[in-house]
Amino acid sequence: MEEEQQKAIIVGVNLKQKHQDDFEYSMEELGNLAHACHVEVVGKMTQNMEKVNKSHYIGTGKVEELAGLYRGLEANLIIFNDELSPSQLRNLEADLECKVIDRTILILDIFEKRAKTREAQLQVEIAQLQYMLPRLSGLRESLGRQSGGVGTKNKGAGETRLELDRRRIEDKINALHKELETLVFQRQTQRKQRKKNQVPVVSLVGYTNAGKSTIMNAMVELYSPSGGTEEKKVFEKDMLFATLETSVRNIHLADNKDFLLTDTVGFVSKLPHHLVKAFRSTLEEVAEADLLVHVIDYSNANYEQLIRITENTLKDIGITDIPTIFAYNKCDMAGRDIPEVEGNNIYLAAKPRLGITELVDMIRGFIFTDYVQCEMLIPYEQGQIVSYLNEQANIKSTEYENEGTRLSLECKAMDYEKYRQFVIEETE
Ligand SMILES: Nc1nc2c(ncn2[C@@H]2O[C@H](COP(=O)(O)OP(=O)(O)OP(=O)(O)O)[C@@H](O)[C@H]2O)c(=O)[nH]1
Repeated sequence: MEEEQQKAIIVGVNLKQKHQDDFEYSMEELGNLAHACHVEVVGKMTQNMEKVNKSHYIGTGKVEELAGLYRGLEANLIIFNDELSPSQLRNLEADLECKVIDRTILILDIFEKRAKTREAQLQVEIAQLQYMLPRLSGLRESLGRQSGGVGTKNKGAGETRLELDRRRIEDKINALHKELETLVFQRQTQRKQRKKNQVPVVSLVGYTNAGKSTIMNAMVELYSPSGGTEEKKVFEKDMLFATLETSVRNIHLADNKDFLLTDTVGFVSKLPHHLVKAFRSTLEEVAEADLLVHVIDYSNANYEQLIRITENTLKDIGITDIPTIFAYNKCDMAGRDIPEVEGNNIYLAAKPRLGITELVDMIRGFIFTDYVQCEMLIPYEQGQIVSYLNEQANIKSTEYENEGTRLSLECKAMDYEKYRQFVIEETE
């Protein structure tokens, strides 16, 4: 059966806030989110208010106006820019006699479509069920209309989910949580191992579609031991939330310095609370990073808002004190000289690979601070230490003397302590 084209009116309440542009942008963003769900936006309605209306989110007079607009534009869907309470949703659907959804459901739908790994799928399903739970009783009478968002694929799933009683949904959430915990545990173990090995972790963060995956692929190509074979590449695509999972890659520099680069879910304003909670384990990767590279789409006219959205999201998930490099990407489309470095900011273009080595040099300056330059004299019978240092340290010269191998090198402070007995001179 051919699906009817969804035509939506988007509705937002502009509360007095510090940055007025943020409201306008959040409406534009809502339109983009709808577009990502193949919904055509045919109209928009906004209202300035001190605080939202408890029963209908917008004022009751506006509800009538909206009903007229909806009929006039022949829309079949109304999307609200915030998460609606169960009663607001119920009242609006009853008064407007049409399908009403909110921003949260829209984002959950996109996440559901994009989730590829079991972990991401579990996280999205938990968030969806938690969103449904308090809305269950009220939604019973409007099940046909609600049907779990705008997605066509998950319609059945939405309906059957809603038919389940509260108890069964809670049981399901618990079962999903259990399964997720095992996966999270595996990841935590890997993270602990990395910590033990003292390999620094650099996390790419930023608004969705900023170019994080492209930067990761460019670095892997240039600096990965395998040279960026296809299987090492992460998914880069011009769409919202192309990446929902965390990928980790090893970046190996010529002087035997290594770091781990992680790419994770992109941000958008007003990320649903349940989703943030469900994705906590994914976001933990970011929380434990030694350095963040905040990637910004500099070709987007609203890039300043996008920076704020990412910063607010980081704050919401409790990340406030990790050193950060600001990588202004897509400069090839913004007519700016590249690459250029100004303090903690770099202007680059990852797609045509302009500025990647400069970015890596900046990263270097932040994370490889715990290094020592020295000379070591290692007896010939301890040849395995020389091999180890050849792999792990930056060897500047090697000489063979009567007493053993003399290395002039730069090594991790940890290795310096370990082999202190062989140090004959600290050069810096
Ligand atoms: N012109 C231009 N396009 C770029 C550049 N960097 C990335 N892109 C394009 O921007 C789009 C998004 O890039 P991704 O790397 O997938 O973005 P992301 O930040 O990982 O996106 P999410 O997974 O949604 O968080 C892709 O179509 C890229 O080819 C750039 O420097 N210049």
